[in-house]
Amino acid sequence: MSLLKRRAAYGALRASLAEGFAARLLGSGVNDARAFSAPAATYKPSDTVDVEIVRKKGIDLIHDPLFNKGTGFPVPERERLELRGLLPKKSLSMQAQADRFMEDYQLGKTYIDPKHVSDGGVTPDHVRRWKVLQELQDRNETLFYRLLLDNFVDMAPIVYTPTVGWACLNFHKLYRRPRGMYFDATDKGEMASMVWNWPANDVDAIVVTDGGRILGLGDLGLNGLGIPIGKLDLYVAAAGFNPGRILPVVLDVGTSNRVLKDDPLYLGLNQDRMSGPEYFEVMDELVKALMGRYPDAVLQFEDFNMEHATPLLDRYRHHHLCFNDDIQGTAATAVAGVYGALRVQGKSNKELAQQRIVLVGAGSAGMGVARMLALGMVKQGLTYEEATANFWILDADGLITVKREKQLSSTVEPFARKTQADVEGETLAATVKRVKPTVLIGLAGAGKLFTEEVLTTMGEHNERPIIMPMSNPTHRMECNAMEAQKATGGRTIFASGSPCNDVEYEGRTISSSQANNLYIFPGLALGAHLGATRVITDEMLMAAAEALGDCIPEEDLDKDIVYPRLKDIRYVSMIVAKRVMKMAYDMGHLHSFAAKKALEISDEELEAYVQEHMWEPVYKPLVNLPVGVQE
Ligand SMILES: NC(=O)C1=CN([C@@H]2O[C@H](COP(=O)(O)OP(=O)(O)OC[C@H]3O[C@@H](n4cnc5c(N)ncnc54)[C@H](O)[C@@H]3O)[C@@H](O)[C@H]2O)C=CC1
Ligand SMILES: CC(=O)C(=O)O
Ligand SMILES: [Mg+2]
Repeated sequence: MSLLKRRAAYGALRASLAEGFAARLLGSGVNDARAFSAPAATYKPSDTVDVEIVRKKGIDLIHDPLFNKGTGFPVPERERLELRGLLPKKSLSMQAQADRFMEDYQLGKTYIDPKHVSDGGVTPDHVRRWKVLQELQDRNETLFYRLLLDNFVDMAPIVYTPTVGWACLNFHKLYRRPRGMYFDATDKGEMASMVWNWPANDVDAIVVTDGGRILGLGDLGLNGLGIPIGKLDLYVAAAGFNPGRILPVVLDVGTSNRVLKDDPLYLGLNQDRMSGPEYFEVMDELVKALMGRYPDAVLQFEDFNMEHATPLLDRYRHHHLCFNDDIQGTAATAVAGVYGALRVQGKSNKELAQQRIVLVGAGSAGMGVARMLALGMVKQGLTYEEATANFWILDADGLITVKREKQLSSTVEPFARKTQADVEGETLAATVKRVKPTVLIGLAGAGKLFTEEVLTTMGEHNERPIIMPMSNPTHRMECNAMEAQKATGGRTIFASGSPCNDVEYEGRTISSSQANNLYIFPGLALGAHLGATRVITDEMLMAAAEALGDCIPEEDLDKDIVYPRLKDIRYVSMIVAKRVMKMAYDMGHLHSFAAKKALEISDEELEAYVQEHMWEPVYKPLVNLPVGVQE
């Protein structure tokens, strides 16, 4: 094929991908018609493409999953990159490779013994799919992300919750190849040099955990690295971060998990989890090392335990481009979901101020959600004190009141109940009976706390109860969709942390939504990165929440769906990123000259700017011939 023909064909390939993208969005019939038709109007696929710089050749190239195309290397690359004889001669198109993979993925040829899937609420088939996908990611990331993006609804529960929970529990047994960076407390004094061992000179996003509280599975120590890996998979698929410019990190500070410590295969430090000033010193050193080498990267803190999550956020958020996903991403997600549920009830955002909210789980996620919902109420006209009076928060010791003997943390304290009627330590069932909440949220990670009694009471006092069991993974959720619908006669507006199927109830199909921070963190990070915002403020988070709420199509609200469809996740991330940048601009935090310029031209220009910066999972030419398609 001639060079010109190749250029045209590559342009056509990109255009058809863009068309597919736009068609999917248009097909979603979102209420904001202008926003949703924008990609078709503004997407400008170029008819040439930059050659990707790759220094490897031959077998080293085949073994590099970032550049490997497997049987997809076209002839000129095989010739110029010393690949001849190392691969079967026939070149397959990416589509043919994808079809072949999907056969394996769907047919299930790999047998998984059910007794190896004993925890985490996942099935043997989830695990099989996880293994097949993992193997693909280890050999060909472009194809992996193409498939993840094109099959997001099916594959997100595999690379993310619930299956990622199982992968973390078993991380030490599954470990085959390194992914991400491993630091531990004994590396003190060395971290700034260690970080230079990472091969990429540019990193746009880092997700770090210390494994302290992995989903609702507790302290998993080094095994927690599975979560930053899963989150960053979504950064790429959902928001178009470049997979060569992301970095998952674990800081191993020991673990309180005896089962892991006693397991000879466990790969982490065999010591108790650190705490106190020593802990913060190690963490400071890691953050300094990471930010020292990658000062422009967005740093996401993930799955820290209650003792450290908020103090770490408070320590860095004013000086670094960082956020805590469990506190802030979850909060923005919950606000969007409640706004969505109000719209399902035919109400406006203003009615947020009238809600009575019972929230179980006074940890990082729960208190982040409570605070942001309260800030939402302030936006609707209440004082912060009036807003906090609309909440009843429970933890493992029951309802939290000012009479609590244990000292309350600064995040919980404003929400402690003050009135005579509120009994310290009251049970959830009793609180729900007495308070008659309109919204019930679960973020305790303790399993079935929304009992039949609790759910039935919600149904008795509300025409359309809003019930959000947001804990993860599946078996740690406070209830499932069927339980909620059965107990309330199919009237619940339902959203859960891990995915739940729609419910068939008395001849009707009742929708279930997923209330998970995956709707926020990719777009939030993308907006912060592209806008070079240097910090992430409450206002930017609120803008993200409102953007997410605005992405729900009217026709989906009619079906009780309170979050956008996951198949539209790239579009949702683009809108969230745009709104985050606009808020950053208003507040003087938008430091990218190019983003500012686009924003000042028009909304459409800003959308196009975001979209053009999203990495696409297509094979880029590796030699100086545009070869996006096969001969
Ligand atoms: N859907 C989503 O997007 C997100 C969900 N989560 C989930 O939220 C859960 C909690 O996460 P964090 O707040 O970070 O944990 P955390 O450890 O900081 O807080 C847990 C809270 O739950 C309370 N709790 C524990 N057992 C309880 C019981 N039996 N009854 C009442 N309260 C109880 C604890 O006292 C504590 O206040 C986890 O399952 C996590 O997977 C977290 C972030 C995002
Ligand atoms: C979703 C999430 O971040 C969590 O469950 O911790
Ligand atoms: Mg988390």
